[in-house]
Amino acid sequence: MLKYFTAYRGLLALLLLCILIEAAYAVAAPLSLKYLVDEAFVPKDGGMFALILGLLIGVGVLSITASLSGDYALGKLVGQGIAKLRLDLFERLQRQSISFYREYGTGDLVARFTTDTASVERTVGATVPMLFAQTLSACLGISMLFALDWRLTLIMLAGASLMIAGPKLLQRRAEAGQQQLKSSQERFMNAIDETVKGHKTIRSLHQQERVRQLSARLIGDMLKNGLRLRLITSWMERLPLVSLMVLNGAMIGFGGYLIFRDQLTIGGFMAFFTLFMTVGQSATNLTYLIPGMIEARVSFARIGELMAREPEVPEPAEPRSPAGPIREIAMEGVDFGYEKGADQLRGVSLGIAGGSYTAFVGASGSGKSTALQLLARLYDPRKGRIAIDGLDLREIGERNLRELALLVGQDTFLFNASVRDNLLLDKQGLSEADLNEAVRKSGLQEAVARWPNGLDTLVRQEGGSFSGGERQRIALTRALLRDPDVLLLDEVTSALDPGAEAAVNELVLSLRGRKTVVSVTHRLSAVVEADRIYVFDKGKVVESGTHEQLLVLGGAYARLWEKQQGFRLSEDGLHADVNTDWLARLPFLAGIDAGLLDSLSAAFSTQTCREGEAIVREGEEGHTFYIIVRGKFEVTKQTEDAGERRVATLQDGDYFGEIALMKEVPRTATVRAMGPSVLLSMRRETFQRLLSGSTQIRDELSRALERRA
Ligand SMILES: Nc1ncnc2c1ncn2[C@@H]1O[C@H](COP(=O)(O)OP(=O)(O)OP(=O)(O)O)[C@@H](O)[C@H]1O
Repeated sequence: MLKYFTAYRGLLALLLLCILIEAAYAVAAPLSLKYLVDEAFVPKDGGMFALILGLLIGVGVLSITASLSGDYALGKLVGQGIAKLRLDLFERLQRQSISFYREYGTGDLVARFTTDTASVERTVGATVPMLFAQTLSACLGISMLFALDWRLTLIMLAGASLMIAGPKLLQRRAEAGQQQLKSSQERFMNAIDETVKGHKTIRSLHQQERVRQLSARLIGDMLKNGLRLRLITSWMERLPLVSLMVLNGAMIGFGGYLIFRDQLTIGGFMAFFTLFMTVGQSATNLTYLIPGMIEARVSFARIGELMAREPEVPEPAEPRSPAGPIREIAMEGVDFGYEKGADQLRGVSLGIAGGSYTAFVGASGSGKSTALQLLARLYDPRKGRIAIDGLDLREIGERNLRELALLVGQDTFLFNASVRDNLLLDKQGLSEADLNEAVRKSGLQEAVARWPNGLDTLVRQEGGSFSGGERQRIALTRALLRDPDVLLLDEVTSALDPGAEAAVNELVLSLRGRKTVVSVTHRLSAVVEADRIYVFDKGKVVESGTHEQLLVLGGAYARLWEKQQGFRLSEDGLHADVNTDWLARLPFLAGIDAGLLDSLSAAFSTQTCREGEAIVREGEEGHTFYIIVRGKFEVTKQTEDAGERRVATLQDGDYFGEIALMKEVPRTATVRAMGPSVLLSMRRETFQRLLSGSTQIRDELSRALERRA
């Protein structure tokens, strides 16, 4: 990393020269005492006095000039070096793959950019030059001391070794202490970052106390680690001072002895003593620099670690690009895992015809989104390859690939700028009409009309001030404006109401022929007209074909389709119902007569919920049964070691809480909406009132439900 500073050779040479002049002056000034006392004062020689004084003033002016020039050279050298280091670090960060951002938290990265680069700046801008200057003046001083009196110098050097040995012994502990303090600071920064980003979830789940306790613990850690480090460094700083005091005493004693025996002149002793103090001061200054050097060493290592990190999805050495319109995108025998040993995709082979509308469907966690992200080359396969018209994605340059294929993911990040800037980003040459057209197509125009400043409305909190549906539409508009050949859509309608969803589905269909669209969805009604559907299960493609072909096949797709059929939902998404055929397929209602099923069907209430809302909470008494009409839910459980852990995901056509229909038992997990959702719910009292006339059915139900429990 020092190369950032040694690259400016001219400035470096000027700096070294200036330091040399200053050090020479620092040694020459005390030495002049010997000549002042022995050659001018004692013999009262005015001419010699004037000469020495003149020389001292001349060298003093030279030293001040050198000091000012040195400061200028150092400021420029460090300023330019650190600016280049920051920029390189930033660029390296931008080249990193997604897994890198999973590994490093925001607080950690921010700390490396702020405290660590500041520490490097301090070290190179102050500590290292001081280290060099002090070492130089100490070495010059020691050679002068030898010239003045070698016996006194030897005694001094023996004592000085104590000054170095003491701090050295503590250095390792200080380094470990510094590392611990930095880690605790990082953990605290990460906690602050999480609190700011997750403030809505924290509030809505009333987790303030838990977060406060966590922060208090982290602050406590910082305090403890800071105190421990302070203690070690204060010992390291005091040890040399103590040694210096002992040395002082020894030198005065032995010096006096030599003067009394006429083996040393008074001027010689005074010069020796003053020079010794200067050398001692330099040595003490050096030991003061040690804690800073240790901190810097840790910071250098932390920055070096980021600089050395190679992106997992590297840019090809000689980027190529597919020629002409896309004919086929192929995944060939692709294996992939997010972590070592994990297999999220296994032997996936599929073909996507250019200009077609292709859908990836399957249960939650089956690998659909992963496959889509590989198509966008956010990750590279562990085995196999992905190719566009035979050209491996790894051979296509990133810029080219992003222009060719664009992923609209589940999370939309918005910059703190106007909506217009968020839509256009670096896209130039688009007219207002182009912008309005894209806004209209993605269904964003209603929201734009509602916002006080239309497209110039400012996005706040990275888009947190907008609804999930608005964010999704902004992401879609962004994609339409960039007009790529391939659109990779990941659940782009999950936060939209049924009316808006139908409009987006129509838009997607209208692109067929002109664009290649690959859409991941768990809602099968959206893929009925797809040219080809790939059904994923546990990381493999288990079926493929058109909707009709897959229904005839009667496999996983057909079962998923059946599960999702039987609901009606109003356009605004506020009223839903379920038909009796669907209810009759529930294992615990099997065999119930049609009349009773009719009554049950009519007794369900529609319930809508927001993203992050917990419908049932682990440990609470349950009294309601739920069917998911639309939406996605995560099921979490508290674990002793890892806190809350996701154990399953539920989606359209899934149901939960059926035990609560028969008896009051604590919920075994928490179920939380992952986006705006619609449920049908039925309370136990309603269910039991409807079944009151059929004791036999109730008993059978009880037994069936107990078996499920
Ligand atoms: N970034 C990640 N790191 C580690 N594991 C992940 C990551 N993203 C997804 N997974 C895991 O990979 C598996 C496949 O996830 P993926 O998102 O591809 O499934 P999916 O079929 O799209 O499901 P969903 O509809 O719930 O998004 C799941 O077990 C998931 O937990």
